[in-house]
Parts: sequence; C-alpha cells; structure tokens
Amino acid sequence: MFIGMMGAGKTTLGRSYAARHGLAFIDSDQELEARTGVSIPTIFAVEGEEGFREREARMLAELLGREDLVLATGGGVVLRPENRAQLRRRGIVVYLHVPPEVLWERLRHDRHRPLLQVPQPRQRIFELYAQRDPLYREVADVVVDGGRLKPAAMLARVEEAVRDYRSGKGEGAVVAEGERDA
Ligand SMILES: Nc1ncnc2c1ncn2[C@@H]1O[C@H](COP(=O)(O)OP(=O)(O)O)[C@@H](O)[C@H]1O
Ligand SMILES: O=C(O)C1=C[C@@H](OP(=O)(O)O)[C@@H](O)[C@H](O)C1
Ligand SMILES: [Mg+2]
Repeated sequence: MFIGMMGAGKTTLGRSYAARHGLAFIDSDQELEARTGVSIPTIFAVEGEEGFREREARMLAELLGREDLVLATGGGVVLRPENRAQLRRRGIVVYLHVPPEVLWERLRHDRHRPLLQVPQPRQRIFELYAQRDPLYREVADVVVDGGRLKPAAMLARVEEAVRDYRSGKGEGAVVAEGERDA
C-alpha cells in the first residue's frame, strides 16, 4: 500500500499501479465517503478530526485483511500507533516521498482537504511534513523519491523498486498486497 503526505500521489499512482498489475484498488478516503455517504470535509465538520481518525483506523484494520489489494491510504494514517503497527504487519508499504514545496504546488488550490483550510496552508504543509516524515519512514518498507517527476515516471520508479524488492536487491521496494508472496 501507499503512504505519504497529502498530494504525494497515493491515489493517482495507487490506481495506476493496480490497473497495470491486475489488482484491486481501494482509496481509503473514497471508501470512507462511499460507506458514510458524506464527504471527508463533512466528517471533519461533524465529528472532528478525532472522529475521522476513529473511522479511518477501524476501516484500515478491515482493509488490511484483504489480499490482492493496492490500498492508497490517507496522509494522516501514520499518526496513530495502532495504525503504524498494522501497516508494518500487513503487506509491503511504499512511502511516496515528495518535498513539501512540491506538495504545496500541487495543493495550493485544494479545497477538499480540511487540514489545509487554514490561514497559512503552505506553512501547514511544511509543519505536517516535519511531523510526519519520520513516521512514514518508520513504517515504510520502500521509500520512493518523487521530486517533480510526472506520474508516469514516478510509477516507473515505483515498479522498479518492486522488481528490486522482490529480487532481494536494493534497500527496499513496494509490492502490492497480493504480490507479496509472488
Ligand atoms: N507526479 C505528479 N506530478 C504532478 N501532479 C501530481 C503527481 N501525482 C499526483 N499529482 C496531482 O496532485 C494532486 C494530488 O494527487 P493525489 O493522487 O490525490 O495525492 P494523495 O492521494 O497522495 O493526496 C492531484 O491533483 C494529482 O493530479
Ligand atoms: O494528511 C491528512 O491528515 C489527510 C489526508 C487526506 O488524504 P490524502 O492524503 O489522499 O489527501 C485525507 O485522509 C484527510 O483530508 C486527512
Ligand atoms: Mg489520496
């Protein structure tokens, strides 16, 4: 599964990776919106971030039990220790690492991410990155640096990491959930 900051490309690349490898794809946020019938911003507004995190954690536990699945997590999934423990136990975790400046370029016009609807969203991205980068790295089996790579190039870099990981080369790679034992 894919972890990383908002804007790193987890949803975009996760969907492409699953399609290219004939695997099921689930985006954590989209799944939560489908199950609740409301948007992520509405969950934040009604239940607060705590309520959202509770729902996110419960659903993660269920989704991680599924095989042959590529899961795009939400950017804050690593905040809860129990989520980190689950991620470490299940499947191969790829951290899509993108510098905060690049994240800002991608998200500057975003209105769907509640945590960025603040007076200083650029500063918020830098703060969240500083807080979370160590947590992503603690959980990840593979770190893929995206820089300003376009999606296709970043996907190629992820797939190369998968090949290296499966052949035991390199410092790590990503393997989609179901491919882990391939
Ligand atoms: N490699 C990339 N280069 C440029 N824009 C990207 C790239 N990957 C994703 N994006 C764009 O950045 C935004 C966030 O992508 P998304 O896949 O939703 O990230 P995440 O799920 O990690 O928050 C979207 O507008 C998407 O089109
Ligand atoms: O970073 C975060 O705390 C969040 C990231 C979002 O998902 P994306 O990473 O797909 O934007 C979504 O889960 C929610 O807005 C909270
Ligand atoms: Mg996403």
